[in-house]
Amino acid sequence: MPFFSAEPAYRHGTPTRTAVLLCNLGTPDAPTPAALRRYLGEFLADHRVVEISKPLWWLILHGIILRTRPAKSAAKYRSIWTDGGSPLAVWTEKQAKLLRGWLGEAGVPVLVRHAMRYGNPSIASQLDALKAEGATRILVLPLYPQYSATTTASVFDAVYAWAARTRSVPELRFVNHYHDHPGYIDALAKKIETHWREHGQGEQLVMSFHGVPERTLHLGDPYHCEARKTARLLGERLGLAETQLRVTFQSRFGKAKWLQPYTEPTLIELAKSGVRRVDVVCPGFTSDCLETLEEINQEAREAFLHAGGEQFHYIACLNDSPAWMAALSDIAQQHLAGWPLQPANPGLRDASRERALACGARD
Ligand SMILES: C=CC1=C(C)c2cc3[nH]c(cc4nc(cc5[nH]c(cc1n2)c(C)c5CCC(=O)O)C(CCC(=O)O)=C4C)c(C)c3C=C
Ligand SMILES: [Fe+2]
Ligand SMILES: [Fe+2]
Repeated sequence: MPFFSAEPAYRHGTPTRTAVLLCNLGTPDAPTPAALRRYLGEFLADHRVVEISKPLWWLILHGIILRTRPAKSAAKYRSIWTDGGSPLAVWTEKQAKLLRGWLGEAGVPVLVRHAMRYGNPSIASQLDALKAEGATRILVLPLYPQYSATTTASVFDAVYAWAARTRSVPELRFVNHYHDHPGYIDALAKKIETHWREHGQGEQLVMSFHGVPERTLHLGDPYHCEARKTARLLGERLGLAETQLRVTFQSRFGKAKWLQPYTEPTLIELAKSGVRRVDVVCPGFTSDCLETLEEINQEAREAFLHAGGEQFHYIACLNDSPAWMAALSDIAQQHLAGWPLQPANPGLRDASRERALACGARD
């Protein structure tokens, strides 16, 4: 066995290609306890996600969490599952397909694939597929606008791990974040304005971001600041006064302190203080998923109404919105700048090229 991957020898005349790999978190293959156990087992074993002593965490994960959580989570996934599968998978695949079209229209002929950090299709399998298609330059573009070590850096880890066992490593570039990209902010604003045009405007706009342990902020993770900046820019773009919006953090996991204020307690407090209608948007999620469709649009809605609120308006994620696809295409193009996009001398078949190929020269 070779230490590094055995790869087909370079095929003479194969054009070299540039590629974009869109990466998202991942989702279970089915809304069943068995599929959830596999997915959560991979996800929660990632030291980037749960940063506590590995032996202790292994005992908690295998002794408690993977025995109880899969069945509970599977029931939640069943409530949002679609004919096409998990919403996160459906939207991510569609975004890759649309991005291919947008970049093609912009005259940027690149390969585009999508991959999941946990579950399928894995980052390694999609990098292998891109290499097999001739990709020699790959831009890794996570679908997380705000950088966090728990998400973005973990995607990068998976790419490095693949590269570490690969013989002929492509040129790689990584997008860290785009929390303040004007196209991203504008796409969010358009989504909200469209909702307001159709349904009127609520008394409060709640911007709910996925949380992370508060400790990570003190250890230097920029996620909190980037989320706050996204919220500030979005509020300014919408012309909202500070009193008209709240920035909150959802999806707390475990007993430690996470970023605050928490989403659900804030909604309950708003209802109790007499706010009758809230509009809730989740700017950190580029596509709808369990955390938005179940946790926000079902659980948080229920909590707000139960506490005396009258109207709860959930504003869907960016998903396949044209403004978002335009922004994503722009973000990709900015990071592709300077890379040759076309194969050098495509189709050239002259004598000097034949001589060069004969002695093993590449395109
Ligand atoms: C255990 C700690 C977790 C951290 C830290 C965390 C950070 C984090 N997550 C997202 C985006 C998503 N998370 C999703 C689901 C999800 N997240 C955790 C835990 C942590 N996330 C769990 C255990 C789960 C699975 C569901 C469950 O059992 O509760 C999802 C949705 C996936 C889907 O299939 O729909 C997304 C998206 C971000 C952006 C983030 C840090 C910034
Ligand atoms: Fe999460
Ligand atoms: Fe901050």
